[in-house]
Amino acid sequence: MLSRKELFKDTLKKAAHAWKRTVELHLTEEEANLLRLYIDQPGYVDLHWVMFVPAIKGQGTEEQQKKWLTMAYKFQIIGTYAQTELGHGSNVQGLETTATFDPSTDEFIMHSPTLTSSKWWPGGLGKTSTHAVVYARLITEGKDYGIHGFIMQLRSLDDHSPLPGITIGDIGGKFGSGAYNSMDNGVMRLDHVRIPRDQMLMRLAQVTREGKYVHSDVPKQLLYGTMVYVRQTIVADASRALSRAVCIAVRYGAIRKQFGSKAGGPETQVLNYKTQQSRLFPFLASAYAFRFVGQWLKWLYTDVTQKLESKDFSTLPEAHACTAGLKSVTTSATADAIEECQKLCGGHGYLNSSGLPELFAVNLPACTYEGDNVVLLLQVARFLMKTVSQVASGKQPVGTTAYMGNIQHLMQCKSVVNTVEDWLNPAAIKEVFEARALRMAVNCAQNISKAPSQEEGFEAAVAHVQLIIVTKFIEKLQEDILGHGVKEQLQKLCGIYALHLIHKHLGDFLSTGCVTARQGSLANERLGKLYAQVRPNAVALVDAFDYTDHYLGSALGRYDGDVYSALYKEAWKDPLNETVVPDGYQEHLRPLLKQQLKLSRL
Ligand SMILES: CCCCC/C=C\C/C=C\C/C=C\CCC(=O)SCCNC(=O)CCNC(=O)[C@H](O)C(C)(C)COP(=O)(O)OP(=O)(O)OC[C@H]1O[C@@H](n2cnc3c(N)ncnc32)[C@H](O)[C@@H]1OP(=O)(O)O
Ligand SMILES: Cc1cc2nc3c(=O)[nH]c(=O)nc-3n(C[C@H](O)[C@H](O)[C@H](O)COP(=O)(O)OP(=O)(O)OC[C@H]3O[C@@H](n4cnc5c(N)ncnc54)[C@H](O)[C@@H]3O)c2cc1C
Repeated sequence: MLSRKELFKDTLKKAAHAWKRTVELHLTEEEANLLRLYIDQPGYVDLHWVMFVPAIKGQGTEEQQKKWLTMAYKFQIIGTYAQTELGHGSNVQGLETTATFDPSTDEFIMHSPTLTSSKWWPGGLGKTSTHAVVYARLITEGKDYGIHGFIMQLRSLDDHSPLPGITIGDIGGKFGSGAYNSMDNGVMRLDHVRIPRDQMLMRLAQVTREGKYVHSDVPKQLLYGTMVYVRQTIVADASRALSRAVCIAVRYGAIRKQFGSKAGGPETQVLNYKTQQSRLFPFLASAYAFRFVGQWLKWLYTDVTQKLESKDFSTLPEAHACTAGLKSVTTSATADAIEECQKLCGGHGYLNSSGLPELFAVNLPACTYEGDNVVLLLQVARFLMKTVSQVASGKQPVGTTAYMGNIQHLMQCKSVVNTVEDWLNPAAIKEVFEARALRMAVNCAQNISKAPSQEEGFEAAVAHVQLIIVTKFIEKLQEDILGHGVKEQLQKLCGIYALHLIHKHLGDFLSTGCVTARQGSLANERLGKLYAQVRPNAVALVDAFDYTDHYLGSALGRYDGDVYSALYKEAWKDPLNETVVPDGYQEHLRPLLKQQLKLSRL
């Protein structure tokens, strides 16, 4: 087992190779990110490509972009995104680092005034990054103008030593054995470090040579644009991680046989058990659902970004609500699913050679980084409350809240479902999800004046986001889908995704009057039939993810199904098996055994 220092060095070597190939091959950001996935190390290249570069693109002037991105693309500098502090992460406006303008020298003085203002967590900050976009309170002419972004050099480009006034290091080991422990999430304290005024990212606001603060004509929320960008990428990452876990658990479930043999015949594949199917197939359906909604979200983000170019800020709130909500719902569901997939594989699911513990360790933090999932859903709740009040004043909602414009119908409609078969009707499903989301949002809005309940807002936000995911799955099925029988299988998965949510959140659907108890039990009956129908194609549906054994990294999920010999072979690779008699026997075990043996002969 590599020590953390060895793990770091090994990952740095891989990352440096990836960067070198990125420059040699003139890879685009997209291609560089694919390369990142190949080396599968959420390490150094993430924050440079995924946050440092986008922050400069989104918040820098043309001139600043030209200067800094040229160096960043050639890896002449390596950047990170230094926003979170020891004392504040979720509350960005609570950050304490200061950037005080000094007109006598035309510089900003960057300073960590308190222990809690220490930058804490930024990936790559500890040992790798030479530069960072640092978020700090801009103070000029004695006034605090709130949080702005500044480009800072942290280390010498000659010998990598920290620049004067900068104390910098790694925050120590983290959850999980592999990937994130190879990442040098850092701590940084600034002691009155001076940077030129032109290193303030000045697309959103400027400070003149005289020290005057000038806000440009763009919404101040663009300061958060990098986080919006990353949140939409995280939805795609979640779908990938979930599909990897599901691929492992489905393939293994088809191999693993336990009980059920008759007259000495073969035992039963565990994938044939109804309990295994009811636990696993909703994750299979979710993997497809998250992939489709992630493709849509990428389109939405691109569309909003293009509108921003022409100073059309009208869809910014929608982009924030969708990226925040989908990042929250998909990463929480993915982390829960990966953990359950370990259990679905029995004892072998807990072996590192299964690939599942590492997959869990790398993806659980996604529920927190890029925005705590509860905090982000409360942002969605705020957006919904605002939309409900706009609808009440006659404004027609658009985009993902367009359904709220149908308030008259949705507030009193009854589900048309009367038979098990009716639950296969996408229109019936969509209407039930729209009614649930709208009624929960309206209930929350009506109660907000009484006792603002975060739980109600949170749950209304979950209902709205799940409606988006179901809607995008249904819309995907209205497209031309190549391949015989593929559409039929996807329709079954769409049914499983929607109906398992009705099963899981039946309380919502019943308490808002969207379905009756009988309709709820018809949904469960339909779900059981869908599981049985999907079972014959379950392995084909995970093979369709087309993951190589290398990428899957799992003895349980091998394409050839040769699980037991793979497990056995992997076991002997463990360093503990380098000697037959374990280290420590002579010092610790032998004396005890000998002494006890002697005593027993007295
Ligand atoms: C498999 C391998 C995996 C590897 C990983 C892969 C990819 C991921 C890569 C990297 C991940 C690694 C590291 C992660 C890096 C980080 O974590 S960076 C730090 C992330 N930090 C956060 O996300 C902080 C979360 N907090 C916030 O965003 C804000 O504090 C807040 C919660 C949004 C509150 O902000 P505040 O200014 O107080 O706003 P307020 O709530 O008062 O709202 C004011 C209005 O502004 C609107 N708004 C808020 N945010 C945005 C936004 N982003 N865009 C647009 N608009 C926004 C808000 O809706 C309000 O509007 P009103 O109209 O007034 O209602
Ligand atoms: C692996 C990893 C990598 C990271 N990389 C970076 C990076 O590169 N750059 C960077 O800047 N940051 C980074 N971070 C920091 C990350 O962005 C923050 O941890 C995250 O934004 C959560 O903020 P917090 O830690 O302050 O949590 P807190 O907000 O303190 O959360 C603690 C608890 O309080 C709850 N809570 C907080 N506010 C409210 C509220 N208003 N209502 C209800 N409940 C609330 C939360 O739900 C949570 O349960 C990283 C974190 C991790 C784990």
